[in-house]
Amino acid sequence: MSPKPDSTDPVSAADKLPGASADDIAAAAEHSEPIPEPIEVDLDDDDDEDLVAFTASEAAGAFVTIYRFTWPLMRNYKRWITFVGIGLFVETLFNVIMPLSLKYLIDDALGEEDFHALYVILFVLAVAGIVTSIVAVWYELWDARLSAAVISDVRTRLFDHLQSLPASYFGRTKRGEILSRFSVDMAGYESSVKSFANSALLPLLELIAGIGLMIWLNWQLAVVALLIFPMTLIGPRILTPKAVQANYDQKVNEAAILGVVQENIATQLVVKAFGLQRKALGWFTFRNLNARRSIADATFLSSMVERTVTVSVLLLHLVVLGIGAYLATKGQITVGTFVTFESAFWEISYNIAHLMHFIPLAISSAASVQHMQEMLDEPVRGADRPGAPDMPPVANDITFDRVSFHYEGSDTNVIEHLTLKLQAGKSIAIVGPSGSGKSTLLNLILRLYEPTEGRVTIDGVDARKVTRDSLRSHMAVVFQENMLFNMSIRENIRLGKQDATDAEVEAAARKAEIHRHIMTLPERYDTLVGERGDTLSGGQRQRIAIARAMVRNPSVLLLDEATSALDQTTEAAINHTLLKVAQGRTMIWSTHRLTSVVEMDEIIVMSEGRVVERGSHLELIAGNGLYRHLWDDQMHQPHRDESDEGEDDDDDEDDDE
Ligand SMILES: Nc1ncnc2c1ncn2[C@@H]1O[C@H](COP(=O)(O)OP(=O)(O)OP(=O)(O)O)[C@@H](O)[C@H]1O
Repeated sequence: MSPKPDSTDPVSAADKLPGASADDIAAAAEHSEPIPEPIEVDLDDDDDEDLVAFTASEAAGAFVTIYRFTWPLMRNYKRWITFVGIGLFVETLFNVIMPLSLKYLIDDALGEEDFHALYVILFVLAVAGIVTSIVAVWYELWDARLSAAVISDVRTRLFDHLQSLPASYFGRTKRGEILSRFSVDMAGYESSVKSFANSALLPLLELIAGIGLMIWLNWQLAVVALLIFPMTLIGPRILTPKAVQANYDQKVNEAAILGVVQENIATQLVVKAFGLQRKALGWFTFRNLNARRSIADATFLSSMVERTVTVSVLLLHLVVLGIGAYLATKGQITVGTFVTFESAFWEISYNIAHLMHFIPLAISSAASVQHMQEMLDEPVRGADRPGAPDMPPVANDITFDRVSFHYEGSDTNVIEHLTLKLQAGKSIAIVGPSGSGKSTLLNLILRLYEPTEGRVTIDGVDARKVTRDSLRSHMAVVFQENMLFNMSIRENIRLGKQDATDAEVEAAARKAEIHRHIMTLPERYDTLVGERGDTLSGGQRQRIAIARAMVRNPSVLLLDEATSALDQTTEAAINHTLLKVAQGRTMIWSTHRLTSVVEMDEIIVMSEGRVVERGSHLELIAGNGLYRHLWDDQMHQPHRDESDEGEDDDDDEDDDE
């Protein structure tokens, strides 16, 4: 387990950071109370263990992890890989020719005063230099394209997989955790992919070529140099685990900052209304100071990993220099060989340092890959049964046949041996105390979840035996949070039926009694609704959601607390609309608000996953049971007195219709 940031001591966090501005420290110090836990955005505890398990000697594991994840995608770009490969090969070759030319320059051209040889060598070097520079520009272009394509493919793969995950995944996974795959982890992965060719592959090729050159020049001296080279790894061996831990802490602290910002954006109205800006700045500053400390540690330790290599290489160099000079003075090697050997030795040292620098990046990137892979390993929603037929429009009843259901990770049934028939063409309300299983019932009809026991049949057919898409195509849902997308009103309505004509969109809007209001907007149906429909009132948003449901002309209309968040006047107007649009279809409406359901054909009362009463409003009131109890409770509650901006328009619309 990595040490978690101390969330109770902002002052000490600030004090330990010389140079933190007075404002920063004051803002952090203002908090004598504990800092709220930020929304969790990043890694879970498992990552911690995975990371700590990495050491320098296990860096190869990081490369394998990244390779396994990336190679299947890279296979699509074989031509580009070939281009990059050619470029790297040419550059490596040049880096061998360069030191080698020194040997001939010193031994043959200068030593023998052979000017012809001198010109040839200089000419070869000039041509090689020009060709290599051109090839380098060319392969950098393909490398940039290749890494951008791979990164974009990984993003698509993640998003595509996310679309196929079952509702249960979203039920049990924090939003921040999903988002971190697309932000923090993608950034970690991106950095290693982008620099892989230049910071890992090229140094590795040059290292191999340099070793080959040294052996070719003088194998005895090469053996001495190579035998003492492992000493350069002692520093990284000691420091890499510490650097990895510091990098992990940095990630955790940065994720905490993201969580604070995310929460702050979501709660801006509360922050403004209660004047919490300074407090929020204090929370942020505390997290930011923690991050600052961990960034400093991570940066310092990472550079120390590299620095220990360069320092030990410098010392080793003195040894090689001494032996080489001794051999040259004894005439066992030429001066040219000695100088070239020196040059190759430097080249190798430089490339080892480069690789050492890349390893922490690869380790951190491998952790990101593992985190993304976890999501990709999540099983996708169950496929339709082979040969499952499409569902015809729902003409008859929806039946729950001894259905029990519990959510993943819990043994407690939230629906308990439920046997229930919902009659086709009726308007049916599902009511009951909070947590009694109303929304779960709708989820089972939609096959967002499947019963753990028993079956849900539609027109007598087990809902699991038809294709999921065809089943849902005959249904439409309006949720409490109407989930408008940041696009035009027309496009939002058309999401209900993707091939709907403009006339169908307009007809749906008329049914939802929002057409008149839309026509008063500057861009009419092309008006953008803003993020989550923020430019519209709650009632207007809900009417657009109803239009989106209506455009697909569903046989079954499901409403999940569709009007519970609205004020009473707007709720009454929308209830009226809903009862009109429900005519000729089955409407199943889960709600707390009993005033919404008095006119419904049938009311089903649930408690703890069972049906405890059913009947019309009047029958249930007379029955003196749970419904009567809930009704009396609600009637005694003070009424909210808010007004919906769209209500006048909505009422006008009612009049029109
Ligand atoms: N995704 C989920 N994972 C685990 N448990 C869940 C999940 N969704 C709901 N539950 C649990 O199932 C039970 C029934 O929830 P459900 O949302 O169906 O009740 P409800 O009657 O619609 O409640 P409310 O009126 O408050 O919306 C509750 O105890 C709830 O905590």
